[in-house]
Amino acid sequence: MSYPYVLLSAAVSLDGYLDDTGPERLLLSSPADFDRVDAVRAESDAILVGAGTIRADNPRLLVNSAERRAARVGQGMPEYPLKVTVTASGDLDPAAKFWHTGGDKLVYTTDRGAERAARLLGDSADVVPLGPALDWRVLLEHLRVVRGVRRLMVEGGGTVHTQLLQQGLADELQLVLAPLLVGDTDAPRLFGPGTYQAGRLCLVETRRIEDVVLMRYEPTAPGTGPAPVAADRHWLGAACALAALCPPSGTAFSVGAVVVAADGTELARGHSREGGDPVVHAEEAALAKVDPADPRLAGATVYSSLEPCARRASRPAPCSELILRAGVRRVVTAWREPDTFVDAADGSGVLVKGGAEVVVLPEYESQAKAPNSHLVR
Ligand SMILES: NC(=O)C1=CN([C@@H]2O[C@H](COP(=O)(O)OP(=O)(O)OC[C@H]3O[C@@H](n4cnc5c(N)ncnc54)[C@H](OP(=O)(O)O)[C@@H]3O)[C@@H](O)[C@H]2O)C=CC1
Ligand SMILES: Nc1c(N[C@@H]2O[C@H](COP(=O)(O)O)[C@@H](O)[C@H]2O)[nH]c(=O)[nH]c1=O
Repeated sequence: MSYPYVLLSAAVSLDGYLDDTGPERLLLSSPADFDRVDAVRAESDAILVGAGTIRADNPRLLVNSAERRAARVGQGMPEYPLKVTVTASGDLDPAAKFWHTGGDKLVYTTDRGAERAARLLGDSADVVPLGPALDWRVLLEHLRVVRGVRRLMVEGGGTVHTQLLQQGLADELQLVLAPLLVGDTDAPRLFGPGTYQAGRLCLVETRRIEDVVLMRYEPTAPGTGPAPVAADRHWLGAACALAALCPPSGTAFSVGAVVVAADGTELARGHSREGGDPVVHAEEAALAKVDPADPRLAGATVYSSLEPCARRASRPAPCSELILRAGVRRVVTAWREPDTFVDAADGSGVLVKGGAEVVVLPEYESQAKAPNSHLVR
């Protein structure tokens, strides 16, 4: 499964609304913040809004700066990002500015919605039906694989933002808090009711921009099954970065590991040969820092740049066993162990036999291999 990096972008009032109920779009961003949004658009391969936002705002969703457009072209990108919308009804106004400005247009819809959308839009857009219902994972994979979108900016509205965050598909949230109050319960909110990650998101930046504040967050809670969520990629990336910190060795792999509780709290991290121990493994080093009685271990995920080992000579128990003994039942890894040191090592098999879920994210394999390039092809 390969998805674009998904960035949710929105501005809200102090009382948490995306808009008021008046006919005009409520400007929550300040002029400098709209320019920042323009820069984020310019860095994106595609911009997505829900059909509700097209109906309510009649947006153009352009890169307004000529310099930024020229820079895109200079980098071999189209002048404007691809514009994408989603609809179940297919009820799209062919006169909306969305269709008549900027770059290519793409509509994801259901089998039923496709007929209406195609009839209304004619040649203005590519209409892609995704079956009886729209599955966001299928949509994201289509965008990445068929349309080559690596970076997707989602500009709302609340219905779309809510689904992407609840389904663990948002890599980042860029939220602007504007110093005004809407005070009307009929106005649209950014996030609706439903189930979100249990714990706190990770605040990665705050920035004052004139009278608004930009907050950038990353979701942190691991997935709960075989389907990876954006936070799984975030933590596996952290494990791969740790692998690069290992003291070099010609006789052992360099591996990084992070143990993360179900609510997204980092419990521990470690890397190979940490603390001067020439044989300690990353998962072993990380788990040694967690109290074995910590009840959060049962719901935790271990992220390891390399599949946990199945057998070892230098210690009585391999890491796959240590993970099972710790009570952890989910492991996310980038790279299955090659035969370099141990023939047919199958740590994943040990884990699965012990009742754990193993998720492999091959898109991180090259990053996990990089500090081991002298050991493997
Ligand atoms: N302040 C800000 O930063 C922003 C504010 N806004 C505001 O948000 C409001 C619009 O938000 P909202 O009404 O939530 O609209 P959305 O833009 O989220 O669009 C919702 C529509 O998208 C389609 N859709 C969403 N999910 C699916 C799905 N899973 N399958 C198929 N179709 C889907 C449906 O279209 P259909 O009905 O055609 O089936 C649905 O009605 C406006 O007032 C706008 O001004 C919007 C963006 C940013
Ligand atoms: N109101 C609001 C936003 N609204 C978003 O901007 C879109 C319109 O952009 P454009 O076509 O360039 O006019 C609109 O449809 C919605 O997605 N965004 C923000 O960053 N801040 C704001 O205050």
